[in-house]
Amino acid sequence: MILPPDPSQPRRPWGSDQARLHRHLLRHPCLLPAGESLLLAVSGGQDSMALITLLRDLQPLHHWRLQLWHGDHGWRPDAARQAEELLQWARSQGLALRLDRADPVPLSEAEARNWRYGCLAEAALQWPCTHVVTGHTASDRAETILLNLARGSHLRGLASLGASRPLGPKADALRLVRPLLVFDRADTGRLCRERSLPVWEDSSNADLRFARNRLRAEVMPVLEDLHPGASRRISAQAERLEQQLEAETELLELALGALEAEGAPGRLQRKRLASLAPASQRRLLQHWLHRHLGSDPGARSLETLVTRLGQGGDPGRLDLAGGWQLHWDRSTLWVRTPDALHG
Ligand SMILES: Nc1ncnc2c1ncn2[C@@H]1O[C@H](COP(=O)(O)OP(=O)(O)OP(=O)(O)O)[C@@H](O)[C@H]1O
Repeated sequence: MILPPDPSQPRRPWGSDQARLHRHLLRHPCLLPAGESLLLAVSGGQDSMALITLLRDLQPLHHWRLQLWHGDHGWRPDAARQAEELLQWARSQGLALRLDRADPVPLSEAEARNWRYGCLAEAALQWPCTHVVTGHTASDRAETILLNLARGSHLRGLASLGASRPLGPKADALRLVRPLLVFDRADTGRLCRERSLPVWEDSSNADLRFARNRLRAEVMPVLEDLHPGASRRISAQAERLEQQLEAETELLELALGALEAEGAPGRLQRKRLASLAPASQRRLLQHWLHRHLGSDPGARSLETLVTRLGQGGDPGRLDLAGGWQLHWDRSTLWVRTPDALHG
C-alpha cells in the first residue's frame, strides 16, 4: 500500500520516482527501517544527488535522520574545489555533511574504495548510525555483472552489488544499503534535471581506458537500444540469483546434515554421497570443505575427489590448500586440520 504524504509534515514533491522508492522500501522493510539514522555517501555525481533528493522527499513518511559524507580522494586538481562546493550546497539545504580527505592519496580504485568504506564505518560509529547508504543504481549493478561475466566469474560474482550487506567487523551493527537499485542512470539523470540539482561530474568517468567506463559508453547504450530497460532487468536477475544462492545454502546445510555419518559427527557417509549425481557431489563437497578451510577448494580438487570417491571402496587421501587433508575409508570421509597433522 502506498501512503499519501502526511499533511502535518512539510510538503515535498511526490511523483512516480518517490512512489517507486516508497513501494520498494515498504516491500523490503529491513532495508531502511523508519526512524533510523542514515549516513549518505555522496560523490556529488548524479546518482548520489538523486539519492539525497529522494530520501529527503520520503523523510516525512519514514522519519529518518539524514547526514551526508563525502570523501575527497585528491585525485583531480579540481577535487578540493568540488568538495568545498558540495559542502556549501549541503549547508544551503540545511544538511550536515562530513568531509574527509585521503592522505596519502589512494593509488587504485580498490584502495580508494577501502578508504571510503573505512571512513564511512568510522563516521557511522561516531555519529552514531546503523545504515550507510550509497547511490548505486541498476546501471552500476548491470555493468558489474557484465564485467564479471566476461571475466569468467563464479555465480557468486554475478550476484554482487546486492541491496544490503554488513559493513565493518560486527555483522549486525552496521549495514551498507543500496536503495536506488530500482532506478537506472537515465532515471537519476532525469530527476537531477527536473529538480535542477547541481551535479559535480567526475572527469575520470570519461576515461575509456577504464573497463567500466568503456562498457558504460559503448556496450550499455547498445543493449538499452535493443531492449529498453536492459540494465534494470539484468540487475533484477542478479537479485533473483542472490536469493537463489541464499536458498541453496540453506538446502546444502540440510543435505549435509542428512549425509552425516551416524555416531561420527563431522564425517560424511561415503556411499550415500557417491550415489548422488556428480554435480550434486561436487557442490556438497565444495560447501562442506569451504566450511572447514574457509576458502574454496578449487574446481580441479573437487573433480579429482568425486572421481576417486566413486572408484570402489579403497581408502584414500587428498592434500588440500594450506596443509589441510581430506581422508576417506570404506564408509566415511573426514577432514584433518593442519594442526592435527603437526600435533
Ligand atoms: N568520493 C565519494 N564520496 C562519497 N561517496 C562516494 C564517493 N564515490 C562514490 N561514492 C558512493 O558510491 C556510489 C557509487 O559510486 P560510483 O563512483 O561507483 O558510481 P557513480 O555512478 O559515479 O555514482 P555517482 O553518480 O553518485 O557519482 C555513489 O553513488 C556514492 O554513494
